[in-house]
Amino acid sequence: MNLIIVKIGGNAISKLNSEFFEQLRQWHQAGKKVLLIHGGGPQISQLSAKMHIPTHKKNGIRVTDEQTLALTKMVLLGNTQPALLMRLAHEGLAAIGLNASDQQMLTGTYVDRATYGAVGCITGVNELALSKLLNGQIGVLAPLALTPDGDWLNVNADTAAADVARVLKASQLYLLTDVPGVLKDGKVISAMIPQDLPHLIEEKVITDGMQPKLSAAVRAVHAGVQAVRITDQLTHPGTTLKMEAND
Ligand SMILES: Nc1ncnc2c1ncn2[C@@H]1O[C@H](COP(=O)(O)OP(=O)(O)O)[C@@H](O)[C@H]1O
Ligand SMILES: CC(=O)N[C@@H](CCC(=O)OP(=O)(O)O)C(=O)O
Repeated sequence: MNLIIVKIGGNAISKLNSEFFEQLRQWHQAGKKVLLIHGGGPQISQLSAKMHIPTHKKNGIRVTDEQTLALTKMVLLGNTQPALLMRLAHEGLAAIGLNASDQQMLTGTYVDRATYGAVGCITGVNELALSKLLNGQIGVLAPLALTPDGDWLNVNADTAAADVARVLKASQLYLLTDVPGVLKDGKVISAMIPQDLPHLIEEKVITDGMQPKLSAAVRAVHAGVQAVRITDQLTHPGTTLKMEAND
């Protein structure tokens, strides 16, 4: 699908500027399909703290018990997604909010139930329905999936964006975050190939949330996504991951 996917981390939502919306407008006018996948991790943690529900993360992944799952759905579908949709409307961009329960949009499976609880990865996307819905409007999709048995799963938003990009063979994937790219010695690494990742992890240059983000990005380029860009603004160069350095 001639599709551009942009993942917006929970931290990045409130920092979206006019250049971001202008870029969306240009893609839209050029006839490109655009899908935004939003996070909401910091917002989920904030509400958990307010409600005295402890947050447990393992390898950057939220351990999701029944109570945390209910709260995660509340925040993503009741807070972060409408906030983003309202912002798009304010900027005059036609958009539609989507989640796994709309026409079986995202199907998933448990990652490791004993370790993480209701955490999943995406195994299927209703491509036909999504393709139709993305005609003339920008899609805004939450990182939640449903198992074939109807269990909700919490999916890391980077993983969700990369999985959807992989399944739909999106041309470009942008992972917007709170840093200007992958940093080494305080400088942005402008270009990366998958083979660079293991030693950067080993040298502890890449840690925390950047690690699952890059692993997801590597899976996406292996599956045919032409380029994954990690940046703080759509208009900033950031770090571009491709299969080949000279590509
Ligand atoms: N080499 C690195 N370059 C940039 N950020 C890194 C690096 N290693 C670890 N990080 C951390 O990864 C974070 C981004 O990942 P994450 O917090 O999961 O973002 P988001 O919530 O936007 O998905 C950065 O804020 C930074 O703290
Ligand atoms: C399983 C898992 O960890 N899910 C994430 C989903 C939201 C997310 O990834 O949001 P950010 O991109 O803002 O971090 C979470 O519960 O925080």
